[in-house]
Amino acid sequence: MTIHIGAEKGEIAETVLLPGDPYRAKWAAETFLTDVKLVNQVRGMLGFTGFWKGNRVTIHGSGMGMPSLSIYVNELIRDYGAKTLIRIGSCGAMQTSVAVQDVILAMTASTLSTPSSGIFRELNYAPCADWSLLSAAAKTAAEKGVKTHVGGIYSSDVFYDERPDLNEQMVRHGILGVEMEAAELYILAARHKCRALAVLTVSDHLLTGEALASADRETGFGDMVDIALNAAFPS
Ligand SMILES: O=P(O)(O)O[C@H]1O[C@H](CO)[C@@H](O)[C@H]1O
Ligand SMILES: O=c1cc[nH]c(=O)[nH]1
Repeated sequence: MTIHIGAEKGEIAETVLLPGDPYRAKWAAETFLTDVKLVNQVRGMLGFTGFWKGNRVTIHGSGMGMPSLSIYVNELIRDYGAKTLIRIGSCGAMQTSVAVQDVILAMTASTLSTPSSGIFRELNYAPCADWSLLSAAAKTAAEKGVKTHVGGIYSSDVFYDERPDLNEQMVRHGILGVEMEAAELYILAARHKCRALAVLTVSDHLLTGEALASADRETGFGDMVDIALNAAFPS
């Protein structure tokens, strides 16, 4: 057990899928895994361990924002030995070529800052995805016929943004979408020699104001989970 995770040693798999929302962790575990066991519920942050096609997987909420994700990912890696960490999140689209319900594979994650910014001091470190996971996810998405974009995203510290000028520059420079966790996940994975990827479903569009209807969310999020599992365990 750690301060924030109630699982016993050995109850967390080496491969962990990380949705921001603990209830998405519950839904994904119940939908995709067999022999599912609830392994954490400290502070209501749900974690489940089960099997996908014979492979042991944990699906654990990260909470919203990089400080929250940092707590869980530090403990998952340092105390439980997690090696492959894949965020399965929602995001807002920032390009007209990206539509609601499309999937984004985050090759890089730009930020203003992360919980790790202090250690980098003047260095603008470029957080990036693990190539083996990214290429396997792109292959699976293509095979499934899911409309998928691979490129840079923005990991923001705020959901209610007050910097339209910054958004304008990101749109201009091809940033595909915005979410709130991937950059710190990539940095922690790099620091601890783990593999990480963020697979994101577009839930809303910053340029058009369009948003995913709740009835459409389950299947859209299902594609994302399937892509993440296939990337972790390519056949
Ligand atoms: O749907 P999740 O995975 O929580 O991701 C996105 O949704 C939350 C904001 O509503 C932030 O955590 C953001 O990154
Ligand atoms: O962080 C997020 C997630 C979804 N949509 C947004 O606009 N921002």
